[in-house]
Amino acid sequence: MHNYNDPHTTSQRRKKEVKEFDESKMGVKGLSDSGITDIPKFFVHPPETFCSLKSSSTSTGIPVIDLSNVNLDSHRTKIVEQIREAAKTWGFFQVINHGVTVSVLNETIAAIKAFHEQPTEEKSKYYVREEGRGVMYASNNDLYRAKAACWHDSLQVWMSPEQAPAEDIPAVCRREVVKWDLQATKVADCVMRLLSEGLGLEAGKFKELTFSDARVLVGHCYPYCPQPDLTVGITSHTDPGIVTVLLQNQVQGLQVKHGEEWVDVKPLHGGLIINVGDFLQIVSNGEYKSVQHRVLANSNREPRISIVIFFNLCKWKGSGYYGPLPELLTPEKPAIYRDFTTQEFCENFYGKGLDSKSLIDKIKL
Ligand SMILES: O=C(O)CCC(=O)C(=O)O
Ligand SMILES: [Fe+2]
Repeated sequence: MHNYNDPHTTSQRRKKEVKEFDESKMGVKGLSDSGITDIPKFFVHPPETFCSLKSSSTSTGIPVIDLSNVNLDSHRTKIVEQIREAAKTWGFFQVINHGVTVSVLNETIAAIKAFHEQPTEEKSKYYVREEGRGVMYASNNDLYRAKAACWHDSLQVWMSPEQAPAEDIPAVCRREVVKWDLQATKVADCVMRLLSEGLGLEAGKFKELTFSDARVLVGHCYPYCPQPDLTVGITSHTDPGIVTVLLQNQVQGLQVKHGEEWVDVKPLHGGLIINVGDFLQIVSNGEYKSVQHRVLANSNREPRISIVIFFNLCKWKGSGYYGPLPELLTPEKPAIYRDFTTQEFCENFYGKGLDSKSLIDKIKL
């Protein structure tokens, strides 16, 4: 007789189920396509996750910032102020008129969707768990570290400092991934200049600090979930790096924590979402905020697709310590974080699940 309440047996069984799912390489897209009506137990999140699942009733979303004529002095001052305010109070904003055509945005989304919609036999060639470089397709990057799994699969491609070899990038999205990285990096560089100016620093300061030199692109797929009230698309977390550029299709699901509320980030045609990461919160000495965000499990038949590029500090180039920029410190505004090493930053990120504490909490003075 099995004792199903024995915690040892339960955890053994969970481990086995997680491993079987991982080894099947089918991802949640495969589970969803198989027509299951009950999700496997290891996807079920504890009740705490859901006590706050109601979203805000307020109609204001994250700020939308128009980048038209950003290089004209008459516009720039206002845009810098809007970006500074958004990064300070929301940590999230959308940019429009950023210079990337809607057809490029659509092509990128279509290519990532096409990758995820391939049969398991095709996708499984790319299914690996090797973080930190190259190409990795897997379901839940933190599958073995997180307390509960989430309803998404991801294709991750390192773009810089060493770009994954072109032949390792799946052919269905190779051209689009490389093109999107170029376009999104241009937008990120423009936004980083504005963010830098918003702190009273020279526009080129972030570039000089190699803030866009380590980049990883992740193409997420959130397929239809038959029990969207029992799991989430991605668990609440903050992004570790400098900034993230996020492109989403028209299927809603992303939510941002604003005060005590969860605010929906409604798909905005042609818009690109930018958010502040932990590292930028630290170097800005808390001026810019890295805020919690999550994605609800998708209850629509249409998969939700998002493509994020994380702009990170370059661990290969950085040698010394990082911390609040000395230029920003005054007797009235002393450092609120201690310095840390790149190694500490990376260990903290790769050693945990998304649901664990961020580096920020550890280095707070
Ligand atoms: O899919 C999304 O909209 C958000 C993804 C995300 O937050 C992440 O990959 O860090
Ligand atoms: Fe994120």
